[in-house]
Amino acid sequence: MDRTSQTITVEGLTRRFGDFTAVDHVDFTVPQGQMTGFVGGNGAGKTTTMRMIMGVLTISEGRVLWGDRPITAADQRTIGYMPEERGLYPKQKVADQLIYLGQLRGLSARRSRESVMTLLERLGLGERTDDTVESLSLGNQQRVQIAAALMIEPAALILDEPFSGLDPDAVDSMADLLREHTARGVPVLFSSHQLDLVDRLCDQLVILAKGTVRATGTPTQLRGGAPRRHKLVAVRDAGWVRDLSGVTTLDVDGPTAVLDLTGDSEAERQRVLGEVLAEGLRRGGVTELTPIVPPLSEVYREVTA
Ligand SMILES: Nc1ncnc2c1ncn2[C@@H]1O[C@H](COP(=O)(O)OP(=O)(O)OP(=O)(O)O)[C@@H](O)[C@H]1O
Repeated sequence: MDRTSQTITVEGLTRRFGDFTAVDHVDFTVPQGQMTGFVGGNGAGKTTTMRMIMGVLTISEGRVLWGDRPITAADQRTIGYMPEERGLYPKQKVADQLIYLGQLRGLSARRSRESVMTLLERLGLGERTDDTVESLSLGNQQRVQIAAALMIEPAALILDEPFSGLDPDAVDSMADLLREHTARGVPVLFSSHQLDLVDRLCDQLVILAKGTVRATGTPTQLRGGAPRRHKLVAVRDAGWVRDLSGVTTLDVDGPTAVLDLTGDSEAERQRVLGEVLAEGLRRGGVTELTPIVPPLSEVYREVTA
């Protein structure tokens, strides 16, 4: 089976259920070697979009490209997919089940066993390989699902809420594993409601609301480039910042001030920042002048409002 990675492109992707349009002319790209976070509220259309990419749901309109041509069922079989409906057999043993899945997806019995044992070890389940799935906690069942998606040396990864229910250690192991895949050129698309996590992990974001794409870009691009807001801590009272031009003072509390740089260009804002620093030094000293990075949740609320 050819497991060569390709960029996944979604063009005008649309899905209607009767009169209701769940996904409405959605366009985005999942580039090779990058993690793309797919973000949106409940019912935004993330699962429906992923199902169409994977061919488990028919497309009403639009198309999915694998590289520069329409994706085929053979391409989809090379993709590691973690569906929303998790679908493990509760009464079967963890390792047996995964080894069988690996064989179904084209691995030899030996290769499948090796891959499963390595992954389970990495995911902290090395001691639980002979336990039944139903005897595991929900978070550990989730880890088994992750192993199922990763075990085939996938050419791409489409993961529906892979981080939900994982403890911080498992999130880190999972993130490390995903980065190993992006490092070998695999495109990764994962949906999540955890914006702090998406911010930390992904190279680009696609924000969906009511079936339409509201914004795409890197976390920095979505924040509108370098932060305009800065925190100043002076040695003495910082009330003087109110008199500076090119700055809106949002708050002053003794020596601490929060200010917004109003200049149109990055160069202009940098110039004003230099002036703030110079003035602060002239007035007795500055102990801190640092950008305030807005949380991604603020950007998310703005674009989905
Ligand atoms: N088979 C179906 N028949 C009718 N409506 C459906 C069907 N599948 C999904 N929908 C509707 O399409 C919309 C998008 O659902 P989808 O599951 O794709 O959202 P989501 O972004 O994954 O949400 P969540 O974060 O809650 O999982 C919802 O309003 C949902 O009720």
